[in-house]
Amino acid sequence: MDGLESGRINLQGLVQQWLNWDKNEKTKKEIADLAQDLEKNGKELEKRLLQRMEFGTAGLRARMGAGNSMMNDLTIVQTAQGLVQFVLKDKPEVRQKGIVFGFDGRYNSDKWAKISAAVCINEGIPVYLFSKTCPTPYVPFSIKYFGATCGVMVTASHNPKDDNGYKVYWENGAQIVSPIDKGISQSIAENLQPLGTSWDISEVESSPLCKDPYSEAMEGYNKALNSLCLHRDTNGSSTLKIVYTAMHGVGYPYVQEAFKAFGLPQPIPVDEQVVPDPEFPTVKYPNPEEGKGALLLATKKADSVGSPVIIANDPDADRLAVAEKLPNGEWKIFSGNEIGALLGSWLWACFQKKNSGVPASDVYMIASTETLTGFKWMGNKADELEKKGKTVLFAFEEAIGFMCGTNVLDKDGVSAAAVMAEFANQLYAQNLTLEKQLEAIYTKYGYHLSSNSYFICHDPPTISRMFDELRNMGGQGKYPDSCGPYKIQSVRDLTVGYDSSKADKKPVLPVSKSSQMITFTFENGCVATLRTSGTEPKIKYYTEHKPDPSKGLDRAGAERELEDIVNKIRQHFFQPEKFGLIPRPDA
Ligand SMILES: O=P([O-])(O)O[C@H]1O[C@H](COP(=O)(O)O)[C@@H](O)[C@H](O)[C@H]1O
Ligand SMILES: [Mg+2]
Repeated sequence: MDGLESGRINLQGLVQQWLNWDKNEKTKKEIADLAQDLEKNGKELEKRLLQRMEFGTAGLRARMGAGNSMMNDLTIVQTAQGLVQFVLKDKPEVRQKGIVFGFDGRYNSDKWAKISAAVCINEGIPVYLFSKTCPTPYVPFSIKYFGATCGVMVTASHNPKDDNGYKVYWENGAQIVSPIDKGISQSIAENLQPLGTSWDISEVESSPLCKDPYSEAMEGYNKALNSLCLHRDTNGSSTLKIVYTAMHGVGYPYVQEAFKAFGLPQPIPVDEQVVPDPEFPTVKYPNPEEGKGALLLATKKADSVGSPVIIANDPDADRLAVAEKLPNGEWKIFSGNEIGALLGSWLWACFQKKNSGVPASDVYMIASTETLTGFKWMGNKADELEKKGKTVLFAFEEAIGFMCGTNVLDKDGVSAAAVMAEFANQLYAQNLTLEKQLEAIYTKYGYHLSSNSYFICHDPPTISRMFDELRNMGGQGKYPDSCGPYKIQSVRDLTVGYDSSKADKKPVLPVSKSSQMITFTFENGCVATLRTSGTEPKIKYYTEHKPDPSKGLDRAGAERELEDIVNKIRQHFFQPEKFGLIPRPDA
């Protein structure tokens, strides 16, 4: 029997298994229809059935549809069964402590949180199942607050409306990393056969094992916010108008409560975008990271009410975007790195005021250059430091993720919104602005310029070819030693575990074979990283360049040089025409 033939039999077996197992008529029909014409749809069926979703940067995340590689009722039943069996073995105390389940406003999120809860209840495990949509950070908060064993948030954050996802948090309140994620995946593979009882969600909420954590979590969360609020005395008399958008997601009622907890006047909502809507009707991408397009309605609203500051959450309210009206009337949308610098310096200044005796060496801020990409790494790093008695003030990443304090061991757009509002208030009361404050930070610490973007590619083998070519661009088995006229000093490849700058050629950060990530350090000091996204079909790049006046490079010169380097990287390293990569669309 040739490979093709055996592949087909395998595929037919998988189709049959799907049809036997799936109880959702819609997704079952999807596979049945495709299977009508195996010649025509073989490739599509292989894509859907041969592979399962894997835990990436932020849990499972995929398109909703029929098949093992997609988010649907059956894969959720299987995931929950695997998770529950793993937890029962690894943490038998879960029978007393329970599991937290939250969900966003996307299609199916509510149902999939309930299916997961049903799988727990059937095993006698108590659940804290939110009765309403909640921000992602409420799940990690609730795990610690109620002393639960773990938690799940059903969300695909800011992804396109056809996607959904499953974020898993462990008992420390941080997202799972290896080896737990591997253990859960293994357990899912061992518990694929859906139990008849796993599909029935009719009695979940009336079960004595099911508790709605909504009110208590809300109260506990806002009490805990106290530790981040410094100016309640003056917040109430603030005259600064702040416009807020939830990007059709879950954030608004929670941000309102957080502002109350800070004693701040309420933000002015972008009415069309503050109620959860799975269609995300007013934006092309519900991603405040995409800049002007995503914030169009917010800037309109702010212009009409005379507000100089906009605060935005992504749809699951773990990210924060900030924009400010410049004196020339244009809106500046701050990058994640800029917001990171602003919030970091603010939290540090506040901390010093409150804790004059604590040595700076015991106080930490975390950025994703010290860990692999993803808040799951930073959340666990923060936990590790706290367990050593250190204070973790702040963690942030370029992708507009901010963790102020450690009430939540993940990025939290709700607390960050309140902290940012208090901070902006203080600045405006002194006739300052966020932009002016950022300039002051640059003057003190030096300019850090960056230019980040991505290409879209839907075909993982093409992405592998692109990266492999890059690994051999300087000759067989050799990385390139330049990009256009720019000489490369060192290369770090975290996919294969190589760092030319280290004596033993081993990188300090862990190797992650399942994702691509190469960092080039140029002789002129510019650093560029190319990596595959773990949540979207994107190849991202990040660059940073610092002007060095001693080398005659002022800010404008460094800006020009960075732009040129980025163009060369796009052209020579990505080779978009050759690999059919799609440039970032206009938002
Ligand atoms: O999407 P969210 O808000 O859940 O955020 C998640 O995905 C982001 C993008 O990851 P990637 O570059 O691999 O796509 C990460 O930066 C973030 O830490 C993670 O929590
Ligand atoms: Mg998010």
